[in-house]
Amino acid sequence: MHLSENKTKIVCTIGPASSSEDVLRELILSGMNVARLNFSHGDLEDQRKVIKRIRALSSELNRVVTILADLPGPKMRVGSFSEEPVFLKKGEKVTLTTKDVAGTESLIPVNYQRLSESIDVGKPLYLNDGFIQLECTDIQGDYVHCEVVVGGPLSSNKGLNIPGSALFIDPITGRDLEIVDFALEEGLHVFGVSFVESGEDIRKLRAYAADKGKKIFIVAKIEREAAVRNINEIIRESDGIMIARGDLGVEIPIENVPVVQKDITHKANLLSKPVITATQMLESMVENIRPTRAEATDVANAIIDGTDAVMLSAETAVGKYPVETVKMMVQIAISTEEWRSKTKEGIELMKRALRRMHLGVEDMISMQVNDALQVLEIKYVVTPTVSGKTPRNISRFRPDRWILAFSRYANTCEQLALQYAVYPTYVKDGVDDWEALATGHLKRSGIVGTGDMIILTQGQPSGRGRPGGTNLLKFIDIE
Ligand SMILES: Nc1ncnc2c1ncn2[C@@H]1O[C@H](COP(=O)(O)OP(=O)(O)OP(=O)(O)O)[C@@H](O)[C@H]1O
Ligand SMILES: CC(=O)C(=O)O
Ligand SMILES: [K+]
Ligand SMILES: [Mg+2]
Repeated sequence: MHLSENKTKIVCTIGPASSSEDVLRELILSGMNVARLNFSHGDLEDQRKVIKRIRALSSELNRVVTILADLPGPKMRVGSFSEEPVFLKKGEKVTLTTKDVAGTESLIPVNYQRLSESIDVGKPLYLNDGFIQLECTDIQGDYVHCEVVVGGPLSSNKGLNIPGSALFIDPITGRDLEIVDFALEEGLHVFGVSFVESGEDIRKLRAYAADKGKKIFIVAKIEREAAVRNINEIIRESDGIMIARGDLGVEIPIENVPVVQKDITHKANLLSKPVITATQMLESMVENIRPTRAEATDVANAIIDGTDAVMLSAETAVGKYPVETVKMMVQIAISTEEWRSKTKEGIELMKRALRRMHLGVEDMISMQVNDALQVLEIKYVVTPTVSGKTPRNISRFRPDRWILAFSRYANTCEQLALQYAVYPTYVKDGVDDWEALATGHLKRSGIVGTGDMIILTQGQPSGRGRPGGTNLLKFIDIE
């Protein structure tokens, strides 16, 4: 068993800077738990190779590495430039077109056919996560003329946002479904859904996979205003949440991003759904070996607010220092978690918030485990699990002890790699005595010895003959 020093999970976007076997190996050894493949970039054959490489390394290094397939969704993007980057200058004229042309600094192709209908004269448009701002001055057929309000460098395939506009596109596109087909064939089961608007989008994707006999884990990416508005329903319908601050910071006023992030994190925590905080976390490390103070603080605050995972995007996909960035993230997580362990920040808050909700037996079990961790010298919490629900429920208190989740379902193990403080172990064979299995495993791994205490959660079948959920706690003294 390899229990890292940090319990916050690390998601890395894989791209040209990180898709080689050597870099992938270093990323895994440095602490990457989840590899995000952004299907907006690279072709399927390239992605297939990366999937193979990650799988091979995961088994060679004996580490769970989950692959998150991030679907493109209806993201508007610019096309290709004949020479790049181009530089857009403040005050200059630039035209966007849906025609298939090679881009220049005055004429930029866009992949979105109904551009002219989605924009009005006088309205702002943003390029490259909002770094560049344009204002629409005139619309003529397929040509949208603009003036550059905030200039900067622009390269191929960067995003285009028109905040608040009607888009006429379903959040789950035909292209997304093709990618889902490909991913399911490759055995992937964790999906990121971009530009979600409502719970219906999640239900649709889940039904699509179910029709093919597959049960998938859906991470709803919150990156537009409608998603923030419908957040309760979206959290209920999805398995996890990503706060996709790149697009979100353009689609809603950027000054609202910090509080929206806090609110969503808390709501997802209450329902035990894992949260990934994404984009620009250590952005300056794309170019530099050290992050800014503000970035280090952003990572720490996301952890203190209750994120399960922190994500790297360009830093690992195209940055100069992918491995160093992961190591930096790990160091910030360790320091922040140590502080949390001392201050008990969050545990009381979570208990108080939960008491205001409608609670069940499994909630009470998770509270009692966390109470016991405050009082007794307990080394680990051991949770046999089918769906992952029990370890997730315990994890939401952000304990400073590992939750060792044992499951006979390999997919559950991979899905738990996103969950704070949960270490999943796949159990191949049928089990009739979880206590013997777990204690034997921990002893052989050398992580417990005589006199150590662990907690084991168990599910006793209910009296009515139905399998019960988790309804028992056992305190075990290791002999
Ligand atoms: N597989 C890849 N191949 C080439 N470039 C990539 C790849 N993955 C990511 N990138 C680059 O890294 C940058 C940051 O990655 P990120 O995944 O945040 O993409 P994005 O285009 O901003 O869109 P999204 O909103 O889908 O995240 C992108 O702008 C892109 O240039
Ligand atoms: C990750 C992502 O899609 C975003 O930040 O917009
Ligand atoms: K995407
Ligand atoms: Mg996005």
